[in-house]
Amino acid sequence: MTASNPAAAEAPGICVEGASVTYRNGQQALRDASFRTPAGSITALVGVNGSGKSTLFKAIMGFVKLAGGRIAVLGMPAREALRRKLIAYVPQSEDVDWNFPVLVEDVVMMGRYGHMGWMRRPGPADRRAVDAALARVGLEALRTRQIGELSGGQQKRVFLARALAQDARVILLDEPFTGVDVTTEDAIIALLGQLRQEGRVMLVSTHNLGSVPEFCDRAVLLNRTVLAYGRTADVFTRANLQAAFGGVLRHFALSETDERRAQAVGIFSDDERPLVFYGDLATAREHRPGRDGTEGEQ
Ligand SMILES: Nc1ncnc2c1ncn2[C@@H]1O[C@H](COP(=O)(O)OP(=O)(O)OP(=O)(O)O)[C@@H](O)[C@H]1O
Repeated sequence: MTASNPAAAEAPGICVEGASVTYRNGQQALRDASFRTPAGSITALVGVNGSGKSTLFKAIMGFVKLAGGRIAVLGMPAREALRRKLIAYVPQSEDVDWNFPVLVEDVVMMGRYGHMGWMRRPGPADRRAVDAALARVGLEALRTRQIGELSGGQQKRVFLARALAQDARVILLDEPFTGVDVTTEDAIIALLGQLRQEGRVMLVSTHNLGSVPEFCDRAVLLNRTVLAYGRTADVFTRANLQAAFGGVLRHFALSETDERRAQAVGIFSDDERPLVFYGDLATAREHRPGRDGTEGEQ
């Protein structure tokens, strides 16, 4: 597979060049991984379990050291962007200790720490930023609840609010839709769309293949290295997905009486929401034939 248009003329978002990570036990989790995304974009990070998605996030966040290669963010070394609080990480639920007694508004205020002095005493600007962030994710009513008492979807939104309070320009989301109902997923997708309009850069790891063409303008296919990256329409092809997932994906060819259709329709599923192909085109939900009584876009 080859990389499609690497968006050379656009303002830089995330640029990963030949990145390799080896854990202390000798496990090489990433090998010579390269891709780039522009500012004002949402990129899906897609691959099987253990393909290195979380490791890539950790490498961007400086939690693990690169054994080789470089990572630049917004045209500067990732370390510099981290120092300037330009990058935020929305973790997987399993990575958080939900028994820790902390209020929703306190978690969101953590996003302001980098903007405060060493005493970490919040000022009016910090409180305004927290209020605005909670309003944006629709959690004002729950601000004084213990975070452990929230549902999975609400917890995800708290961490997204923390990233917004930080005013991060680059937001890394580690499986934000796991355990989240469709309404909440749609709300998160709508918010990510607004953030893209503001020129922010999102990298979203997900197993919800069916949602990717709907809200991600770019995609990176990972399996210890980058197999393909670029615009979603170019990357999300049957051949690329088959190469990235091998036998892991559930792949159904629908049998219909109409023979032309039977060959044309295929479903790839790695998780809850399947990806549907019509011909060689991976479809977004709103473009599927029949939704609006038309034949849809082919
Ligand atoms: N702290 C660690 N020490 C040693 N090996 C690790 C460590 N963390 C991850 N690995 C290994 O590195 C590889 C990549 O793991 P990683 O968690 O990045 O994958 P992933 O794509 O995020 O997986 P998933 O979809 O299951 O979340 C796996 O083989 C994993 O076992």
